[in-house]
Amino acid sequence: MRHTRLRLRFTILFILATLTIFSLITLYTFIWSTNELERQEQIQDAPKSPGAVPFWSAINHQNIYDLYATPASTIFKRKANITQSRIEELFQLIRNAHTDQAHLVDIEKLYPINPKWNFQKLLEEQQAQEQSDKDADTVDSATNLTKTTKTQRDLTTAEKTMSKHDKIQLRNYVLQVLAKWKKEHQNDEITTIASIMHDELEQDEPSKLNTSWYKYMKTVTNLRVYDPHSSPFKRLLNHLQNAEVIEANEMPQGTQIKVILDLPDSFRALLKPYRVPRNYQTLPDHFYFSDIERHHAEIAAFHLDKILGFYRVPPVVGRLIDITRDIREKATEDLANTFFISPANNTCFRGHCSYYCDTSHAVCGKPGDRLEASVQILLPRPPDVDWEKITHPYRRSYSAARKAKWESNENYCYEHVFLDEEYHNRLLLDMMDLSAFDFLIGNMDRHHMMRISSFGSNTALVHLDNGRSFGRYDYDDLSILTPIRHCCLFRYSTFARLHRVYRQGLSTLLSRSLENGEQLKKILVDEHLTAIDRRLEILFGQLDTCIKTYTVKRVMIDDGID
Ligand SMILES: Nc1ncnc2c1ncn2[C@@H]1O[C@H](COP(=O)(O)OP(=O)(O)OP(=O)(O)O)[C@@H](O)[C@H]1O
Ligand SMILES: [Mn+2]
Repeated sequence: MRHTRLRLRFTILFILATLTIFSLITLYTFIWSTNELERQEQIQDAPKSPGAVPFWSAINHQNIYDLYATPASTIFKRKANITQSRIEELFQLIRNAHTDQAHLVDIEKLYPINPKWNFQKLLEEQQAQEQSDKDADTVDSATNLTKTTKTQRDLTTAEKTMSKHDKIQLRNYVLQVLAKWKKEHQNDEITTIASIMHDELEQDEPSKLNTSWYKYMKTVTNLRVYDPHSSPFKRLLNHLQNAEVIEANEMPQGTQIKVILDLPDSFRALLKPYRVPRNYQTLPDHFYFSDIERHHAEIAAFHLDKILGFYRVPPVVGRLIDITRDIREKATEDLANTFFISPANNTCFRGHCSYYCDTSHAVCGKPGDRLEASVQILLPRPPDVDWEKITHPYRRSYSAARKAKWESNENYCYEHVFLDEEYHNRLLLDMMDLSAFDFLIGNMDRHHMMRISSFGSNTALVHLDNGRSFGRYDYDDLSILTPIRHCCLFRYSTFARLHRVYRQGLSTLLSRSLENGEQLKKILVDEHLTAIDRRLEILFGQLDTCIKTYTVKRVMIDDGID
C-alpha cells in the first residue's frame, strides 16, 4: 500500500518536473527567438559581418565595427574624353603618317629649325636663369623676405619661362636628334648577357656555360629581358615555379622584405611574399611610399608587360611555398633568427628592412606553413653585369610635405628633359613607354629607371619593381601620364601594339593570360581589369590631345625600336 502511494507521488513529481522543464524551454526559445528577430530587424540595414561576405565581394563593404564608417566610396569612373571611333581614326591617321615618314629622308625639312636659333645658347640661358633663381631663393630665406615681395618675384620668374618660339625650335631640334640617333643605331648588333659574361665564366666557372641558366642568358638582350617564344623562357618559368630552394637569403637593397632564393642550375630568384589580399586598396591616408608591396602586383605587371609586347619585366611567377621547408630550413642565420610561431600557430618571419619588418607586420604562413609569393628571376648584377640607375625626372617627392618641381611647372619637359642631352636618345621614348605602362598598372612609385649599362647606350629600360602597382582600381592617377602630357612624344611601334590589344580587349587578354599562365588564382580582381580598359582609353585620349596640339609628325616617332 505504502509502496503504491510512494510510486504515485513519484509519478506526480516526475510529471510536474517534466512540465516545468518543458515550459522553461518554450519560454526560453520564445524569448531567444524574439530577441533574435529584434536583433535581425535592427541590423537589417547594417553591413553584413565580414564572415558573412564572400571574400571577393568584400571589397565595397564598410567596416561593421567602425561606428563612424562611411559607406565605401562608389567606384570612381573617369570617362576617357575619346570615343571608340576617334581611336580608330587616330590609328589610321598615325599609320598613314608613319608610312609617309618612312619615305621622307630629309629630316631638316621635316623638322625645320631657324638658322638663328641655337640649342647650346638656349641651354646656357636656361642654366643662368636657374642659377639666378637659386641665388634669389637663398637671399629670400636669408633676409626673410615678406610673402608679398616673394610672390611678386615668383610672378616675374613665371614670365621668364621658355618662349613659345624656343619651344617650337627645341621640339624640332629634339625630333632631329632622335632621327639621327635612329640612323646611327638602326644597324646595331643585338647583344646578349651571355656574351657579356662569357669570358669571365669560361675562366672562373666554366661549368656554368652548360647550364639552362646560361641558355636563358643567351635570350636576355639589350632590347628585352626574355624571348616569349623561346624554350629557355618556358623552362625558366617552370624552374621558378617548381625548383627546390637551396638557400634563402635576405635582399639587402630596398625598403621592404625581399628574399633571394638560390635555385639549382645557377638560377637566383627574388621572392616577394604575400602581404595583403587581392582586393586591398592603398590606404587612403598612405602616400605611395608607405604603400605595402603586393606580390600579386608583381605578377600582374609581368603579364601586362608581356601582352603589350615590351618584354621588359623580368619573368615572374606566383608560387605556393612552404614557409618552413622552402625558407626557414634554407635560411641564412640572420634570416632564420627572425622566425617565430604566431599565436594562431602559423610560422612567421620578420626579416630586416625599413618598412613593415617588425613582429606586427610579419610574413606568416596561412594556415601553418602555406605562403603565396611572387618569384622573379634575378638578373645578373654587379660586379658581373653593370646597371645604371637613372633618377626619374618625373620622380615624386618622397616627403609628405614637399611637392616635386614637375607638379607645378607645365614647361618642365622643355626646360629640364628636352634640354638634357642624356635624353637625346632612346631613353626619352623608353620613358614614354614606361609612363604608359605605369599609368595602366597605376604605379606612382617609379622613382628610378633601371637599365643594363654593360650593353652600351642602345639598351632598353628594365621595368623592375612593380610591387606598388595595382594599389587602386577606383582611381586613375592622371599624374602618372605627366611625361606624356608634357613632352607629347610617343613611339609608333608602341602605339601600334597598344591599338592591337585595344581591339582585342586588353582586360580579356590579361585575365586569360593570368588564368592560363599562372598557378595562383584570381591575381587581379575584376575591378582592376575594368580599370585597365578605362585607362587605356584615357591614354589614347591624351595622345589625341597631343596630336591636336603638335600634329602627328611632331608627336609620333620612329626611332627604330620595336
Ligand atoms: N629581377 C631583378 N633582377 C636584378 N636586380 C633586381 C631585380 N629586382 C630588383 N633588383 C634590384 O634590387 C633593387 C631593389 O629591388 P626593389 O626595387 O624591388 O625593392 P624595393 O624595396 O621596392 O626598393 P625601393 O624601396 O628602393 O623601391 C632594385 O633597385 C634593383 O637594383
Ligand atoms: Mn620599390
